[in-house]
Amino acid sequence: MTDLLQIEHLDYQRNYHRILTDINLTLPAGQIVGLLGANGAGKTTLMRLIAGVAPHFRGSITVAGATAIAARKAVVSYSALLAGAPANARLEQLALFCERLYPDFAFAHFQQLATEFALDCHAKLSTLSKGNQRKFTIALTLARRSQLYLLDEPFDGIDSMTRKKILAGIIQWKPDAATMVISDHHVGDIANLLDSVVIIKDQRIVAHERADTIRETHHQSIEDYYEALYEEAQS
Ligand SMILES: Nc1ncnc2c1ncn2[C@@H]1O[C@H](COP(=O)(O)OP(=O)(O)OP(=O)(O)O)[C@@H](O)[C@H]1O
Repeated sequence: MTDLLQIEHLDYQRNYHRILTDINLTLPAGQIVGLLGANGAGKTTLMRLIAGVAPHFRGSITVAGATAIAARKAVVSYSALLAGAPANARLEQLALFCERLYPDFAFAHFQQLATEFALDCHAKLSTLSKGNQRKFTIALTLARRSQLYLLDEPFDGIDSMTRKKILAGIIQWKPDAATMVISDHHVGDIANLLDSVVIIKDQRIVAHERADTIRETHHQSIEDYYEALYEEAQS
């Protein structure tokens, strides 16, 4: 299996505060990976680093052979793409902006997703509910034909029916060779989708395990495995 993401000896600090320590992680192409951890564990920070949004780290990050920040940005679709977007812009304008910014952005695909999520593309961003903003973010993120998708708590605020619909659709929308990393505090909701989980705690990756192994060898659900491991690491 080809490796898509390789992180070696990654250390990161902000304002003299150590956030990630000696992160080593290899992810193959074509997988759906759960990035799990308590509040403040470092999940968002790790995604920002992989996506090239956070510079000035130690170690190396390679995505599909790309190590330079600009080259990584070209192959990673990260769900924080609405950060700094003008609140009075209409959804369609923002999608057109993304189309200009990202050569791999498929506008027709965005429109399909927006229709699926019942989004009104003529609405202004500021008028969207929290859940609908999340849906818009997911539609923009998945509209890129990228090699690596990073979805940071994508379902926060989305009603359970829509959440199920999106989860069922993710397998269908994800290009086969692409890898998708999803962080979510509701582990049970995404468990069935995952090929593997990466658990992060106290600045470090404390486990990286295949979902099959958790179920068949550890005889645990992903949720139980995660909670047990977290408590174990706590004591
Ligand atoms: N600019 C900053 N300066 C100092 N510390 C920071 C800064 N930004 C984040 N941190 C710290 O980095 C740690 C990791 O934060 P991060 O947002 O990555 O965690 P997370 O796992 O995504 O949390 P959550 O699940 O609550 O979203 C936290 O302890 C946070 O306080």
